[in-house]
Amino acid sequence: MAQFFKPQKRNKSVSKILTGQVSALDHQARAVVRAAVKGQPTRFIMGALPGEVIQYKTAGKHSGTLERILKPSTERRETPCPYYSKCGGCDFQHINEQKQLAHKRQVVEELFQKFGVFNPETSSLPWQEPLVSEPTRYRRRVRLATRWLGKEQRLLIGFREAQSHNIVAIQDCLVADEVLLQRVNALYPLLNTAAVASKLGHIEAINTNTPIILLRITEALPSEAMQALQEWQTANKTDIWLQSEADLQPIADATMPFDTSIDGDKLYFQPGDFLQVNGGINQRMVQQAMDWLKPEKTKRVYDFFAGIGNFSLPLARRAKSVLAVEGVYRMAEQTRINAESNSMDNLNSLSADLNKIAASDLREWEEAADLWCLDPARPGAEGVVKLLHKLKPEHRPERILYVSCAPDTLARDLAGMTTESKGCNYRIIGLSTVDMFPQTHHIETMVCLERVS
Ligand SMILES: C[S@@+](CC[C@H](N)C(=O)[O-])C[C@H]1O[C@@H](n2cnc3c(N)ncnc32)[C@H](O)[C@@H]1O
Ligand code: SF4
Repeated sequence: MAQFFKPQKRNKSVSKILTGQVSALDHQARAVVRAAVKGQPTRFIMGALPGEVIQYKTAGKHSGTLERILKPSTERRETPCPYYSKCGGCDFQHINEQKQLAHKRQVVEELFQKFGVFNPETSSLPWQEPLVSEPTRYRRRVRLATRWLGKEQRLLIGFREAQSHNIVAIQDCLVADEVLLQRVNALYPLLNTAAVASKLGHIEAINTNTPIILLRITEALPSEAMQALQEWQTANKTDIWLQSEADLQPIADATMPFDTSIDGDKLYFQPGDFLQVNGGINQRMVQQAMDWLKPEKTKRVYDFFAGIGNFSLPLARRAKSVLAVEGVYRMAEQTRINAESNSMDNLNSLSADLNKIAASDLREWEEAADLWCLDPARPGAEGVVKLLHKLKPEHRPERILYVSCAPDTLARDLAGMTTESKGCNYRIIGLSTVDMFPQTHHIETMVCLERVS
């Protein structure tokens, strides 16, 4: 019998304006709101604080947007950035920096408890002082969205609104190095023509040893525009790079930019490579990693999720040998080049997917390493934890340093390493939050583990 397709009736939820009190913040700094109206689900809403009574507009099953604060918290402050209410770049400016850090520490502690990493009734965590950043002007890299408004013949440059494709036009950003927006604003007249702007994707501005502007383009730019960009570059001492689908090149002769490691070594990178956003905090984080991991001249080290060698080079300066493992081939190659250009012969670099890494992949290099450094992206290091379980106990590292940018996956991974019943028995000997992203909900944490048996 013929089957006819019948579209299912959609249960379209209509937005309502409700009132409720915030009971807590979740690990993304969203307010947990239990509605005053019976039968309404708990909702997660950005911008409100515990204890506040708010009016909010429901969205989807469990979300909502803040409409009005009826009873503000005493912890609320005036937000320093004028774009804050619209810009999606920061979401945590409405409390001061100490309270932001206290919240972040509490989130980590709650997640550790939830995943069974520790039990507050029988143990405590060895918290150390957080690494505290400058609250503003800490970003050395920003990514700006662009849109050519054809009718108005005007290019819009700014950050995206939270959960939206709309762009908030900005002249300055309080968390960015002043140089970044200054250079973009100075370049604006050259970009603000239909011939250039209609071919423009996003813009990245970076400042390490020299300012860089990367223009993401969808088509080649006209030759007159290229000429004008080259003249601007010389006059403004700012390197311009163009990135298309297939290519990434400076528009004229440019030296490779570099970051400087704690030992003064140069870590060269291309604008598309991973670079820790907060340069000042990065230096302190790498120093703390060395202090905790203790890479002495007898130790062999694996640096997993190595990027361009931010931890690998300082490790190699101190240890017997280092194997850096990175998923992106280009960056793994950059680590090799960085080792060579800093005259290091004890740092090897391998490109591999650490979700699928097997003990045999590493055996080609060395049987085992004494120390591991892990600095994964947000999905965490589940593959590496699995690898740890597969290794014979005598081949497991004596110490592991885990740098995390996502406390939920950190807690999950630590649970797999600290629980004797799961076959791995490490204990936490150092723990601190790292203020990599002030004014935002993002949580960076460092943990040092030591093998117990
Ligand atoms: C947070 S960054 C850290 C990079 C470097 N440690 C640093 O401090 O600059 C995480 C790195 O992990 C790499 N990565 C992500 N997933 C990976 C995977 N499955 N296998 C290997 N590397 C991966 C990314 O390319 C990125 O370079
Ligand atoms: S990202 Fe910059 S412009 Fe946006 S809210 Fe934060 S400080 Fe303001």
